[in-house]
Amino acid sequence: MPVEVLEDKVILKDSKGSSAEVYYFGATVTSWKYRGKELLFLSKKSLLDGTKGIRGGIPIIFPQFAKATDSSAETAALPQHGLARISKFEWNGVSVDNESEVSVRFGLNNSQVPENLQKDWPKKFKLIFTVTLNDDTLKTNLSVKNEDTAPFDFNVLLHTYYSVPDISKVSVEGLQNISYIDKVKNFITVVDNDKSVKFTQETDRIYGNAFLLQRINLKDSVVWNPWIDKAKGMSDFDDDEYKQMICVEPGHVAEYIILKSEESWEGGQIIQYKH
Ligand SMILES: O=P(O)(O)OC[C@H]1O[C@H](O)[C@H](O)[C@@H](O)[C@@H]1O
Repeated sequence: MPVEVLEDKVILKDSKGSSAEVYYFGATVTSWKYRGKELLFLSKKSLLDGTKGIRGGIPIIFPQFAKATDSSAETAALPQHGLARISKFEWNGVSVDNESEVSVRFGLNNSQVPENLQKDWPKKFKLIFTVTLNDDTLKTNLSVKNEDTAPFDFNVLLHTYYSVPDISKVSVEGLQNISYIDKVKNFITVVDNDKSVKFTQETDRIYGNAFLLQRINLKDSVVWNPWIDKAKGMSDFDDDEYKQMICVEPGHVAEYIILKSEESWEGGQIIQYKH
């Protein structure tokens, strides 16, 4: 059976032994295993009961990344990282199920969002999140439809937490000569001349127009590791877990996307495990 539909999550299984798990809460992918090997990081302290955003996997960030810096932004009243990761999506069923690929869908519209968040961002919208598993490849695709009568602005990001055996041995390539905003150093703009990014301290950077993974319509990249002090301050993250994860997050966050009434936007990422 390639798709197991449970009370709180859906499990996708590939014929060669790969699998993925997606919670309805936030439509958060919490596990992606290549033939049994876990590739995503999920904190052992993460809550999975819908009382807090899931700490790990691939939370969907929409319609605001971080907190809006401009108090006049339409999304200014929303909490950090918006509403999608803390809303329960509906199960929209299996869309593809064949020898090589299994694909499932989750939906969220404005009326399914907790009421306080509806007030914070009173827009009519519809999200469809599609997760596709195919042996060594995971695709996550989001479509956003504006069902309101006026345009709205949004950010979007796939906050992907990768599991790594040892952060001191990790490097992220493909960001050379791209300027980034350094959130750890007061949001200064820096151009990266190094061939790869290595991790020896708290790292929190927004790269504009980077192409790191195969991505569709997501031109920015956030690279994040909380390191020691920040890890200690997070209640849903174990003190030492910063050594076992790295976030590389494709998104559209440096500017807002403006979506007109009745129009749709679509974007996503394709991650392939090199084995
Ligand atoms: O703690 P959270 O709200 O999940 O945010 C976790 C992290 O997300 C992104 O990577 C941001 O760039 C970081 O500044 C933030 O700390």
